[in-house]
Amino acid sequence: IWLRNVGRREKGLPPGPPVLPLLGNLHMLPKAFMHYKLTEWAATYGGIYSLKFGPGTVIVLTDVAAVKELMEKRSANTASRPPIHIADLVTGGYHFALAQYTETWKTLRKTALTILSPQACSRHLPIQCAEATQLVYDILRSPQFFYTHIERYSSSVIFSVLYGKRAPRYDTPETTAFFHLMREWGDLLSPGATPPVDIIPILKYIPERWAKWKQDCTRVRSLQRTLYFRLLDETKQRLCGGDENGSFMEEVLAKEKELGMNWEMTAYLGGTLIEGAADTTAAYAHSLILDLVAYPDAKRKAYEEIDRIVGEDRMPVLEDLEDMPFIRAMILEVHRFRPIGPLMVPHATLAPEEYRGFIIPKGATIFVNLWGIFHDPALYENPEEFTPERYMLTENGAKPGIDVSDLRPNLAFGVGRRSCPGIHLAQNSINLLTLYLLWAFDFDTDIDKLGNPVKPDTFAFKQGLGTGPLPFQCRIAPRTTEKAEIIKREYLDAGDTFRKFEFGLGPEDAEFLAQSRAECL
Ligand code: HEM
Repeated sequence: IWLRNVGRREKGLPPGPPVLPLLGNLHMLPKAFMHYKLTEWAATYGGIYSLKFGPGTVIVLTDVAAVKELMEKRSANTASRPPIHIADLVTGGYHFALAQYTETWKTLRKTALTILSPQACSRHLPIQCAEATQLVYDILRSPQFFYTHIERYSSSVIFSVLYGKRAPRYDTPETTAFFHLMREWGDLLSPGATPPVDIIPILKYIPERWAKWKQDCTRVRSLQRTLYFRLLDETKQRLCGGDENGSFMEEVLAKEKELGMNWEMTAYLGGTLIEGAADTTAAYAHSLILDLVAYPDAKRKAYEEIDRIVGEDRMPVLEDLEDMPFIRAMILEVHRFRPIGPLMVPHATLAPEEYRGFIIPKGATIFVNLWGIFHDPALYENPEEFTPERYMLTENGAKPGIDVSDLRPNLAFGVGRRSCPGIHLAQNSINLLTLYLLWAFDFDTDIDKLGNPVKPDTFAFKQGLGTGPLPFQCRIAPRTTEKAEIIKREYLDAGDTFRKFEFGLGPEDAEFLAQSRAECL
């Protein structure tokens, strides 16, 4: 009798596409880029509709008023995550971006918010500036590797801020280990990589020797624990030796008991924050460059503004942004045009909710369809165009004259109790990278063998919950020779800031630093 009802849309649920017995809508879902399909359905079924994933219910929100009401005002009830057995198997429930609404999540979140406050993040600005300086210097030396130079920047910043230990090269062992584990972890979490254990729970009990996916989980678990525990252990040893350098994890270790943390939780807090920070920050910078190449008009306006405010004789500083309305608008447009989390991270309800006459059951998964909101022609003029000016016309970038009081400017960072705790750290990196890259380089379309410009593909993005441009080619050159000289000088000066983050480096890293600094003299 129970099976007969599996897949059916229960009475009271919001409408949605027709279902099949047992499967519900599962057979209609694409394996990749689900946000395009969910946006297409929003045009037919409205800003709030439902899907059936076997016995489970999924609610898709593409209506900003519904997002505000359900995800912000009723956040206490929508702050959980759907159960992901694979994540629990790998992380033991300690991955706080994926954890359900448990006491462990509350403790991890409270600790993260303590260390990631705006004041605490401002203490880390010097290392972010120094790392951004190395980034522009790296690009100056080898522009063809700009994509990985940016990945090095984002991982090195978060390693420095969390553990007080930087990664001068993309091949620094910690960076290599991190990107290797992220690839394996990402593969494991991608749809279809493992049997549907969350829909058919009996599959959990297959013994490991017959279930390759369980062996994969064990391997990823070991990769995570090796890196996250080692980084924390090094921090602890430094703390014990009296060599503190003001990193976040020192603070957590010093107050572990008071914060209600234990060793494993602290290690995973660090790990989750590296995971949350590294790919997202890099994806923003990759997107920015892609947009500059694809939309030369916007690029020219940004150059005109930065040249007028900063000029030729110095590198930009964060405060310059206050006088740059176009570049501020451009940053918001990069998030809108290609959001890094097009469906955010799915939420789940803790108790039934009633909204607009619909029932949203306990345990329902909620997707906030950020892509659909940001590309809604009712909200934005020509949403498929990259037009920073829209954010100069109205605060939220929406069409003038329509009511957008429910549209929050920071929507790209999530909503309610699960919104991004790293927003202040991220914002500082985003602002710095935008200023430094615009000031330093001209980004242009690549040229093919016949000498024709190669139009960049602004849809060639990675699959997954968190996305970002796939590696792409473009031509990058310093905007003037004077600027190239200033970059070298600033890189040498940044050595003072770097010094306290450069302990315990391997011989290859030490040689790289010595050589790259010598080249600036
Ligand atoms: C471009 C930069 C970033 C963007 C666009 C971004 C976006 C997001 C989004 C959309 C969510 C999901 C929110 C929700 O479920 O409602 C999220 C969650 C999260 N982010 Fe970020 N993020 C960025 C940078 C960072 C950084 C720098 C860190 C760490 C320092 C970080 C750590 C996290 C964590 C731990 C969560 C999970 C929070 C929870 O489940 O309670 N993020 N982020």
